[in-house]
Amino acid sequence: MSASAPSTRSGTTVYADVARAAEQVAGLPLLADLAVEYQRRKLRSGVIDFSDQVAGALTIVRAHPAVATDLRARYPVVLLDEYQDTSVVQTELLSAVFAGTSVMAVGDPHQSIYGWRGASAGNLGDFAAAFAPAGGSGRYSLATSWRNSERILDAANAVLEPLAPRSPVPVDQLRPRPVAPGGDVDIVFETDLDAETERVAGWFEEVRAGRQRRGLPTSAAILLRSKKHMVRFADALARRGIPHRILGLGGLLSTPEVVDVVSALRVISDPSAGSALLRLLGGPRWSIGLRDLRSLAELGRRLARSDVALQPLAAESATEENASLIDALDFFVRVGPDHGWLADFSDAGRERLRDAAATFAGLRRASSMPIPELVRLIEAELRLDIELAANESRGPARVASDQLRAFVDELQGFLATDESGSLPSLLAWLDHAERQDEFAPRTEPPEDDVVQILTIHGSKGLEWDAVAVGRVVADELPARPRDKQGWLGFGVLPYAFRGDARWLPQLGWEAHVSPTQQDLKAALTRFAEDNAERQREEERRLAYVAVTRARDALLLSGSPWSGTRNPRGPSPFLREIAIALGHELPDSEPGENPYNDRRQIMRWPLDPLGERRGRVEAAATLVRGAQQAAERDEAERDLALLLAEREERSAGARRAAPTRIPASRFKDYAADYEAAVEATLRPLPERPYRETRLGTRFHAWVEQRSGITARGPQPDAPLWDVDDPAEGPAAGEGELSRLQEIFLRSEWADLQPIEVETEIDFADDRLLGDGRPHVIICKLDAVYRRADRGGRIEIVDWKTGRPPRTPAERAERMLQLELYRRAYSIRHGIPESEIDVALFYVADDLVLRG
Ligand SMILES: Nc1ncnc2c1ncn2[C@@H]1O[C@H](COP(=O)(O)OP(=O)(O)OP(=O)(O)O)[C@@H](O)[C@H]1O
Repeated sequence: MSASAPSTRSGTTVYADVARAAEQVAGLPLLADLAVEYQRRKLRSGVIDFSDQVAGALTIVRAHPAVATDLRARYPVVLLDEYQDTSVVQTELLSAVFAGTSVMAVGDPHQSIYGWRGASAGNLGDFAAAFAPAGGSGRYSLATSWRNSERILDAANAVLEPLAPRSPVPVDQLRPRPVAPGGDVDIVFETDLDAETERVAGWFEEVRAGRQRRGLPTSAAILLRSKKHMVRFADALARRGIPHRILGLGGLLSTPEVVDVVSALRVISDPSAGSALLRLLGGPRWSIGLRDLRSLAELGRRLARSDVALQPLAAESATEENASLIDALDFFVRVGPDHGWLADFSDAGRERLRDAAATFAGLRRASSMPIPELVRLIEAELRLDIELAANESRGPARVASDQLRAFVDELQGFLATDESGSLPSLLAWLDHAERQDEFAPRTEPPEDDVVQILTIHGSKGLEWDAVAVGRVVADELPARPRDKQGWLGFGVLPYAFRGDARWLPQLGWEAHVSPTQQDLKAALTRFAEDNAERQREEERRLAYVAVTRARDALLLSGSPWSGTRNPRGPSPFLREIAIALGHELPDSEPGENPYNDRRQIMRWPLDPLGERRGRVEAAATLVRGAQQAAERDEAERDLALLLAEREERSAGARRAAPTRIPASRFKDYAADYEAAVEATLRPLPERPYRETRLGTRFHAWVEQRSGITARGPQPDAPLWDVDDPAEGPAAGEGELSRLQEIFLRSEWADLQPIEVETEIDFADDRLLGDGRPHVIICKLDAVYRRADRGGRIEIVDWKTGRPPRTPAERAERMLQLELYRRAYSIRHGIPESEIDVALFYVADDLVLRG
C-alpha cells in the first residue's frame, strides 16, 4: 500500500486532518523494518512470543498433513468454548486441523469483549464455512439461563437490546429457567465515591446476613471496569470486617502495603529506584520531612561529584546525572553520625535515616534469599505485619492481611514458572503485569463468604450469588472511546493487512473512493465515528457480561464525584436498567465536589495515624499500663527472644534452628536437627497456589460453619504459613464436597467449638536440647468443650492429606498434638491430663487420638 503525501504546492491548503493522517502513515515503512528486525532477533535468540506460537503451529500443520491426521485421531470430538473470543489466525489453525470432523463451537456474540486485541465475534457467522466446507452443519440456540434469577435477566436484556440487530449471528433473548427465583436488582447512586463504597459494603452485609439466616453461604464479587478504585471498595469491606480479596496483580499492586513491599524490593535491587525510596522514607516507618529529603538529594549530588575517598572528582568526570538517593542513604552506614557532610540534617532526621540505611543494608544482604522469605523479612522490617494487625480501620487482622497474602500467592505463581527466579526478573514481570493483568480472565474459583474484587474482563465465565457492579457512571462504564484513529494511530497495522479486516471499520482513503481532500476529510470523520461506535458497543457487551455474572442478587452503583475535576452522571446502562425494571431513575444532579476542600489540608509527610491518632494513643497508653502490670519476667523473656531473632535475621545468617518453630515442623528438628536447619537455609521450591488447595478451602469451610471468627494470625505470624505444605491435592469442587459430607457425618458435625483457628505460642529452653530458647507456634484448628465427656477440653486438627502409614509416622504426627496440648495447658492453666487431642483424617474418615 502506498499513500502519496498531500500536495505541498503553494496555493494548495492541506487540511489539518489529512496532513495529520498522512504524517502518521509516513512512519509505516520504518516500523515495518523494525518488525522485520524484531522477527530476526527472535530467531537469532531462539525465542518466540505468543503470536508466534499460533502462527508457527499453523505453518507446521499446513506443511505436514500428518500432524493434523494425528490430532484428529487423538481427538475425534472437539468442543470450542468461548468461540466469540477466538482470533482469525486461531480459527485458521483450528480449522486446518479439525475441519470436516465432529466440531462444536459454543459462543455468545454479546459476550465478545476482546475485540480490541483481535478477537472477532464475526468468526461465529463463519463457523460453518470454516469447519464444514462440504456442508452438514447445524445451529442450536441456548436461550435458557440456568444461572440468573428473573430480575437479573430483565436487567441483562435491557442492556442488550440495542445490540441485537447488529449481531453477526441471530441470538434469542435470554429466558429464565422454569421456576427461576425472582432475585433482586438494586440501583444506588450516591454523592461521592466514599458514600458509594460504604453503600456497596453495607449491601453485601445485608445480603450475606439474609442468606445466612436461610442457612446459605454467599459467594460474592465486586466487578469494576478498571482497577483504579478497587482498593477503596476493599477498604470499605474491611471496615465492616467482611472477608474479601482483590484478584489479579493489577489491583493488588495499588494496595498500600503491597506498594510498600514492591518499593522495598526495588530499593534493594536497583540503585536508581529513588522514587521507591522516597515513598518509604516519607511513609509511616520513617516519616522523613521535606527539608531532610532535600538534604539527602544534595548529599547524593555531592557524592556523585566525589571519588570513594570523598575527594572532588576532576571536572570532566564529575557528573550529577548519576546522583542517587540510595547512594546518599548508604552513606549513613559508611560514616559516623558526626560526619561533616551530615551537618545539614535535623537531629531526628539523621537518626531515622541512619536507621533506614541500616535496614536497607540488611535487606540487601538478605537479597539472595528465596523471594517469598525476603518479602516476609521486608514485611517485618517495615512493620507492615504489625500495622495490618493493629489498624482497626482495615478490619480484623485476618482480613487485613488478605491482600498481602494474595500478593505472595501471585509471586509464587510467577516463581513457579520463571527459571531464574531473580529479583530483577520478578520486578520486570510486576511492571508488565501491572499493565496487562486487568484483562485476563481469572482462574480462582469463587469462595464462599469472601467478596472477590476483580475487573469485569476478569469475571468472564464466572458466577457468584451476589454481584455488585461498581462505578456504573458515564465515562467509566462505558469507558470513553480510547482510540478513534484506528489504524491511523502511530504504529498500528493498517486494517487491510489484518485477518479480521472485513469486520473492522473501513476508511475510504483510496483516490477512487475519496477523490478530493473534502471527501477524504469526510471519510476520516466517518472512520473516527465508526471506531468510537465499535468501542461503545464493546463497552455495552462488557456491561452485559458484568450483569449476567450474578445468580441471585445484583447491585449497580455509582456516584458523580470520585476525584475527577468534573462530575460523572449515571451511565446510560444504569438508566436503561432502571427504566426496564421500573426503578426510580437516579438523581443525576451532582452536589458540590466534596473532595475539593480536602485537597487543601494535606501536609507532607502525612501523619501516619491521621484521624486515628487519638484512639491509637489511648490504646497505646492502655497497653503500656498492662505491660507494666504483667509479670516482668515473662515479658522480658519474650522480648529477649524476639530481639535475639531479629539480630540473627539482620546478620543474615542462621546456622542454628530458628527461634520460632511451627509445631508442625518441630518433628523435623527433633528427628534430624542438622538436616532441618539445612532445609531452612535452602528452602525447596515453593508449593502451588494456596487458595486453590483443598486443605485451605476445607479449613475455611469448617471455620465459617462454626460461626466464630478466628483468633489468628498473631501480628508476627508468617503470612503464608500452612500447617502441612506437602498435604492435599489441588481442590476440585467434587473432592471438597466429599470432605464436607464426611465431616457432616462425623462426631463434630453438631458440636459448637469454643475456639477455631487459634494461635498459641509458648517458650521453652530445653525442648530441642540445642542450648537455645525456642518459641513453638501452635495453630489449633478447633477446640471443643465436650459435654458428652464430662466437659473435658478436646483439641482437634483437621487433616485433608493421607493418614500415617507406620507407627513412626503416627508418633510424629501425634508429637504436634502433644505440643498443642502443652500450649493450651500453659495458656489456660488447665492441667494437661484434662485435655484430649485428636487428629481427624477427613478423606479416610479416620480419627486418631493421643
Ligand atoms: N441444564 C441445566 N440445568 C440446571 N442448571 C444448569 C443447566 N445448565 C447449566 N446450568 C447451571 O447454570 C449456570 C451457568 O452455566 P454455564 O456456566 O455453563 O453457562 P455459560 O453459558 O457458560 O455462561 P457464560 O457464558 O455466561 O459464562 C451454572 O451454574 C450451571 O451449573
